[in-house]
Amino acid sequence: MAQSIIAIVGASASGKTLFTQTVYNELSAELGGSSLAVLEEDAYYRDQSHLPVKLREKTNYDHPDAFEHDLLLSHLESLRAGEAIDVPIYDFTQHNRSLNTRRVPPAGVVIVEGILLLTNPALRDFFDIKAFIDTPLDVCLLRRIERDMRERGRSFDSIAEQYENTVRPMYYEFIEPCKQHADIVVTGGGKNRVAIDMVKHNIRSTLAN
Ligand SMILES: Nc1ncnc2c1ncn2[C@@H]1O[C@H](COP(=O)(O)OP(=O)(O)O)[C@@H](O)[C@H]1O
Ligand SMILES: Nc1ccn([C@@H]2O[C@H](COP(=O)(O)O)[C@@H](O)[C@H]2O)c(=O)n1
Repeated sequence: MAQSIIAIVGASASGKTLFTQTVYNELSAELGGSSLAVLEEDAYYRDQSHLPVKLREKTNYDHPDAFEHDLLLSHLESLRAGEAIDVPIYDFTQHNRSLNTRRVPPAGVVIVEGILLLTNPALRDFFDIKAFIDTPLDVCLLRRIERDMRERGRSFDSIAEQYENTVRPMYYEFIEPCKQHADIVVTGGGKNRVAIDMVKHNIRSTLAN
């Protein structure tokens, strides 16, 4: 049964994944893998199988409606109740869910990371701790260009166009205002050692009780 569910939010390429994976890798080595589970909001992008790839490219992936937040909430409720879940696997190259899912067994602490988790009031209320990774947008953009060309099959031109049309405006409309809901605001992206150690300390205390 999940005793604590932690949200790590912030702009795209702000360092959410690096922060979360660092906490997960270091604590799993110490406590054993079954104590902790990680979920990505990206896995809950809506299924777009009904659309041709050319049209999927036009979806606004930085608007809350792009996500199936109800499914994420029901999965978190299951983990809270000690039940395993089957998480969709997202394929960025196809802008769609793949046919496979990933089984996540119940864990004592669950970390969820994503850009728009705190825009949904029901989800927001569900989290025990909310951390906002606060990285300047120009730094995020440089990291996103590098990562999306390397890992997500994007061209420079497509990244630039998407950034101007949706990523940047949606950040100011939806993501940045969520900072007010955060318990902790983390500077330094995914490498803030003090913040990583604070979250690890909190997780250890939760699991010890
Ligand atoms: N503090 C940091 N210093 C240098 N590179 C970083 C830092 N934080 C994150 N990165 C790098 O920036 C890129 C985007 O980070 P990532 O954690 O994937 O962002 P997000 O999950 O928020 O989209 C990755 O290549 C990651 O290794
Ligand atoms: N098909 C898609 C789906 C999402 N994106 C972008 O991903 C960003 C969120 O993921 P991070 O790991 O970067 O937080 C978001 O800004 C979307 O624009 C995409 O490009 N294509």
